[in-house]
Amino acid sequence: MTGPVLRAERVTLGYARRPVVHDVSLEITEGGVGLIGESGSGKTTLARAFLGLLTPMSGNIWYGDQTLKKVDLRAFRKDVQPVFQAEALDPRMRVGRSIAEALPRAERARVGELLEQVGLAPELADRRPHQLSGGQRQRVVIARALAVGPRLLILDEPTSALDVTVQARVLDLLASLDTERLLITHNLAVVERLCRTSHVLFAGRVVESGPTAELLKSPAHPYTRALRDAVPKLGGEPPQARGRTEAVPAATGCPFRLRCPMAVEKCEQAPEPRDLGGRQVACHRAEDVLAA
Ligand SMILES: Nc1ncnc2c1ncn2[C@@H]1O[C@H](COP(=O)(O)OP(=O)(O)OP(=O)(O)O)[C@@H](O)[C@H]1O
Repeated sequence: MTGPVLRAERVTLGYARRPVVHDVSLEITEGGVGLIGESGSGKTTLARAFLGLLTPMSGNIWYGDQTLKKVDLRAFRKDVQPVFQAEALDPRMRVGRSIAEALPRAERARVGELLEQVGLAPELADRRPHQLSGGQRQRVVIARALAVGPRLLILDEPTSALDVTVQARVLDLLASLDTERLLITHNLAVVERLCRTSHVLFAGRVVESGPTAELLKSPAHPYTRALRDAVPKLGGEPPQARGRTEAVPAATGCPFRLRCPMAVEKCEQAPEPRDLGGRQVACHRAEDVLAA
């Protein structure tokens, strides 16, 4: 297979016919792809669609040159693996067995090798999840995902339950793997470390996409800027509250306009995404944001 492993083409997703992700197009390219956004912005919903667990209301998810509706699911499940929260490990099962269950029968002896690959001693295979630290449990989850030799990992907040130093070590591990990755997080430091490209979601819409380093250095959408500025800095000033703080997106026009400190009358018309020096931005005032 050449080209991106997975690609969303104008995908709208929802629950009980109520759309929560609107008309999203993005592909999972090399170097890691991040999906950033606050709680409820639709990140997990999009990840579920990429895993084939949620069928689009409209649009398609492409796996190579086939849509997920037509795909050979066995090959797909081997190629695309989720990395879920460590809490989802079966608490009664020894972790070695959890990993072995993901392996083909003839390869079950590889449990120790997989544990070593994620930086754990093979002897830990006999422990149950509660006998491991949070960071060790997360490594077990990663070992389990790697068992089938996937091309792509879909990681949903893989380190959010870990303390900062453990988080850094798990991020190092993820960065050292040569699998492609789609990473969902509200933590900008995590995408900065693991994703060459990022997409910022607000209320189910991609508002800005582009190289992660550029997005964080000079955001072109006021929402990306608000996310970046909200990162608390140790010993620094608390983040400034900018604009209003309604949680609910505007029903018409730009969805961010009720919270946007730069909103003008024009924002009552929904902005189309446009190319701005290699990134896509859905904001009428992107040039002003960049200049600010
Ligand atoms: N099973 C469901 N049934 C109905 N609505 C749902 C369901 N799952 C999610 N939603 C709604 O879809 C929207 C997007 O949720 P989603 O979980 O994708 O957001 P998220 O960005 O991953 O948030 P978080 O960071 O809190 O996990 C939210 O409004 C949520 O309430």
